[in-house]
Amino acid sequence: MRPEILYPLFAPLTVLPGVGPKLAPLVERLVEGGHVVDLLWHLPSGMIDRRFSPPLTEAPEGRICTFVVRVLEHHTGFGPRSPTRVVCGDGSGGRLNLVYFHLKRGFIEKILPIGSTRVVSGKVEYNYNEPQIVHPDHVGPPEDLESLQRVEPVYPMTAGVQPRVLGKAMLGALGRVPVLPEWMDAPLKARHGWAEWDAALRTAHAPEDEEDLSAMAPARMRLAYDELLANQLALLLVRQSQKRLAGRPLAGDGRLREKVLAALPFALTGAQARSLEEIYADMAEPSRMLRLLQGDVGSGKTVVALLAMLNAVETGAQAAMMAPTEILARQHLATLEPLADAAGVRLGLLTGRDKGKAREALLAELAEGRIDILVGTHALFSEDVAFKDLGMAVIDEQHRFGVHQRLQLAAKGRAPDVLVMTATPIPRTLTLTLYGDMDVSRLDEKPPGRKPVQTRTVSTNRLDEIVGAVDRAVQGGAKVYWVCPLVEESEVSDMAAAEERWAYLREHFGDRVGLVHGKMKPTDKDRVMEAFAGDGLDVLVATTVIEVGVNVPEATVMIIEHAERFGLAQLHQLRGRIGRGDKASTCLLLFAEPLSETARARLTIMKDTEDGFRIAEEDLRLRGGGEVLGTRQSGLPEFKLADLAVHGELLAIARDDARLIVDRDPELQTERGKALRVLLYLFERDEGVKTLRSG
Ligand SMILES: Nc1ncnc2c1ncn2[C@@H]1O[C@H](COP(=O)(O)OP(=O)(O)OP(=O)(O)O)[C@@H](O)[C@H]1O
Repeated sequence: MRPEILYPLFAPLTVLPGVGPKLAPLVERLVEGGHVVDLLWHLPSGMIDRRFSPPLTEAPEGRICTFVVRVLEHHTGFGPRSPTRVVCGDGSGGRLNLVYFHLKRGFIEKILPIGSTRVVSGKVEYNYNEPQIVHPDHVGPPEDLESLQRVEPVYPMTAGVQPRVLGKAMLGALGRVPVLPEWMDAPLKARHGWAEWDAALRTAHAPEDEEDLSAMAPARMRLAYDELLANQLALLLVRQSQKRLAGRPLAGDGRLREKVLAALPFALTGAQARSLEEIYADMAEPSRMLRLLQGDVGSGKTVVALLAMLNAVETGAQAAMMAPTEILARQHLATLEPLADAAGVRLGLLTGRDKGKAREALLAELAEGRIDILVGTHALFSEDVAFKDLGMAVIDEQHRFGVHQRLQLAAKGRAPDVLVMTATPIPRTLTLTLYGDMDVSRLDEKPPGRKPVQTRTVSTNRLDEIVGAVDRAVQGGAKVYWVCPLVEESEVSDMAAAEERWAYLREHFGDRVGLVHGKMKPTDKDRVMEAFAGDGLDVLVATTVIEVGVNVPEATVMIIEHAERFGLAQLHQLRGRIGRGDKASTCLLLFAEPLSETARARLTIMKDTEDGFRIAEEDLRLRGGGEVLGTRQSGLPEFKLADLAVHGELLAIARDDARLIVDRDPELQTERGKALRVLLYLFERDEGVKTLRSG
């Protein structure tokens, strides 16, 4: 249970001044969470500094300044559209024009009477060599000077929320910040000169100069460290609890594997063979396997997973394979079926769609041990799914599942061995944040005979030419993916864009073009995917639902619209859908003009390399951790405070720190241990606490 001391932070946003039931959902969207604490994690991205008060003769262009001036003249415009100009002066002999559009009659006379002294503040511009401020942010009596000369934090905003309202709510939230017990290692804190958590949070919300806004500012570093420590500690605690569940040695006699190897139309690559050795050795150990199989797109993870599962099946145990989407679960099943047939292994499929009698029958077979390998989606986690003897589980792209599910899974068998497959090219630092201390096998070699994908960037303005080129490719027998732009924060508009493009392409390709998007019924999706994999379709218009794992080796052309809007990791995943056979493939990255420098640099990386790890590292360098993780769709955890592009070193320290903690105080019983429990709850890593005996 969440400690009482945190209650004020986990109250709903509506407890804050000015946040009513109407505004709350908007703020919730902005800060990605509905609790006071989520608002507190929303740190300023800028500041307004009104402390600068130069003489008018030295007012710099483009800077916010505050002046004390005397009002000299009013010039009312003639037409309804011409501005009103108020001329002011100060002791330096300089002049300043205050410019207003669309004023109500009498307004100027009221707030800026001629002869009065006024404090004005706003951004200085120059017009005909004279400084001016258009619609000053502030005009008031000289007494205002003192209160004005503070620095105001500026927060990233969203439509519908006024900065002033957010500022007030933030003050309310800061007023609720409790003093928490210190969880940080004292020497570390001293070494960096970090403040207490609450003081750091306050400082982070009250920048005094630009440096305070940097991710390297001490207050922000401390907060980032706290977040990373919570992440690392939770992962280690989960691992500890999983390792505690005694595993069992699984070592098959190889009879099924031999049959499958004989049925494969290819020989294993060196990397596949090596990874399998590692996996078999790990499974043979009495402790549980918790291993990550990391392999770039198209590196052949599926076969490795199958052979690993067969190792368990040979001992009489069952295996499960979990995919993040239904499309993928079905595809895995289709891939495994002929091979399983060759070995006489019985497969089953369970997705959310299976209901009623058929589902009951399947579950009965599973419980009786008449299914050797169950493939499915997260439906496999349902409570009523019981295996006779689950020995091994493969989780494909498990970051789409949470750590919670890993725990649930452990409850399903006698502590089954776990192999997590991921194609996401995650740099080492990120692997740590996702998987903590898992053992890793890497498929760092692609199957032979693959031709590099030719990648080109083309302006969207040349759509007609592109359609022409696609037409020629289709005439030549190619299959084409046409990926539609990602529209921020809205699956509905993704869909609209895809539907529009589909309608457009139908004019050229008739019913040889299909459409697949996330909002379609699973059965319809399957139908379209099958048609594309078979003979039914030449062109497949798709949203990013095809991003992960889809395997149609005959597809050799991919068009990606608005490529500049995608994360590089995501582009890499998408492009990984082609170049999977022995034919040459082409990828066209369409971009809308004008293209920013960074966007151009990013697309250039895509042209230059197909190495997922290099792409990820470059992306991290160019854009920061959040971007490598891609958009929200990627499902990877995004840190609220830590930015891995700059806090990578902190992550390593946090990992070591977490290790020491778990070694010395595995149940978090000491004073510091208790404080660390609070930390875990603060960052909602409750799963870490739940693994403790007194959690
Ligand atoms: N050793 C090999 N030699 C030749 N082809 C192989 C080999 N291993 C796998 N393949 C083929 O390569 C293709 C990609 O394999 P697979 O679908 O397992 O990739 P993956 O690693 O899961 O990639 P992704 O993450 O992109 O889905 C498949 O068509 C598979 O049959």
